[in-house]
Amino acid sequence: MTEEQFFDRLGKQYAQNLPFVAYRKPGENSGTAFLQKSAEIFYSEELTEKGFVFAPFDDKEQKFLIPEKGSEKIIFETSGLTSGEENPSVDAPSEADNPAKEEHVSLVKSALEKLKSGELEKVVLSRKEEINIPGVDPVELFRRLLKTYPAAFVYLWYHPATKVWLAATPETLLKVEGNRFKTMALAGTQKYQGTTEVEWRDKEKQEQLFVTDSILKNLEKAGVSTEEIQRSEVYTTKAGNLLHLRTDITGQIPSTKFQIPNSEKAGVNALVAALHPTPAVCGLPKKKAKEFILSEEGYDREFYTGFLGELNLQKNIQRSRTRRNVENLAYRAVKQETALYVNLRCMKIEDDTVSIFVGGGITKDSDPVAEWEETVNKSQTMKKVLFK
Ligand SMILES: C=C(O[C@@H]1C=C(C(=O)O)C=C[C@H]1O)C(=O)O
Repeated sequence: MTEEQFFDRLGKQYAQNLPFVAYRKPGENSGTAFLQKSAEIFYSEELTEKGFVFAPFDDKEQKFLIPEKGSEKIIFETSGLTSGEENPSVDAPSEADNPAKEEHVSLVKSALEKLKSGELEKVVLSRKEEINIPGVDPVELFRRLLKTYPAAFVYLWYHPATKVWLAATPETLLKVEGNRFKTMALAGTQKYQGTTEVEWRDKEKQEQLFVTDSILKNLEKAGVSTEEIQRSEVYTTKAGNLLHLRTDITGQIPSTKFQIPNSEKAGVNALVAALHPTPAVCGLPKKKAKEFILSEEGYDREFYTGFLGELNLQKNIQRSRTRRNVENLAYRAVKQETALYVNLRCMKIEDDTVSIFVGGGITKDSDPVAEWEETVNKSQTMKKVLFK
């Protein structure tokens, strides 16, 4: 299938209101699409199904699934992508006299009271920016995202029940391959200004350390032994026009019974329950931060800061064809793979309304106006493909 045929195929599926997802993993030259043949709604209950999962921030809400079985699967090349049609030319909305700024600043101030009193250690506060773009074309935006952000996880999801979502996210929630898993602690933000050799203030270092420590503690509580966990040094990573601090965490899923004490969860489901939502998108203590977010943010995050990605897909691994392997017919090993990402730097499209979702981690040392500016900077990731 050529590039044009592929994007046309997505456009047709969308025009027929049929669910689909198309995505490309960070740094890869090809992507995958799953196209449902009916508009039926499928949910993932225990994260044991095979397919693509799309889960909201609030883990009490349903997780959508496009099952692998029964869906059309397409592999598409992304290395030589060309720009398609121009979107209708739209000017970026003016930042002057923005009532959203006052609202966000006062939200951050109200959190600061709780952070200074010690009731909260960290809370991630966000907002939604709505822009009217008549004739906006999700498939064309997807093509631009693929081209603009080769190092991100880029996807286009559509379901009549959730509407269109797109993102170019830098954050992995969980990768599982065989019995190995990977995750990351990503937090702290500054603008990229031509170099990744930058200084970080204590505020950002602290904020990121909260995330690393909490992930390690929660993995341990979920039954992963600390001896099985490796963590990298903290390093600076680039995501679009931004820099973040990052620690990579890898480990082994225990071969013995692995489940959260006093819960039915096991395997991928137990690891996700231990991780999501991490303090990179929620806060500390988790329960109190989540309560604050749900009651004070004043809008519904829906799938922003939720997670999404491949669930339990079979991966064929081509081993070298040594004579012995060929004789044993063992040169093709089959592994199950899960690759879940945090839904950041994302937008939702419903008719002509585009909603961009952006947030940032607040600690007792946060400056409310700087936090607003950080959300403005983060909104550029999506605006870059929306506006000329
Ligand atoms: C919440 C967002 O990003 C998260 C928050 C960050 C921060 O507070 O510095 C950095 C990366 C992400 O973990 C977002 O992009 O909306």
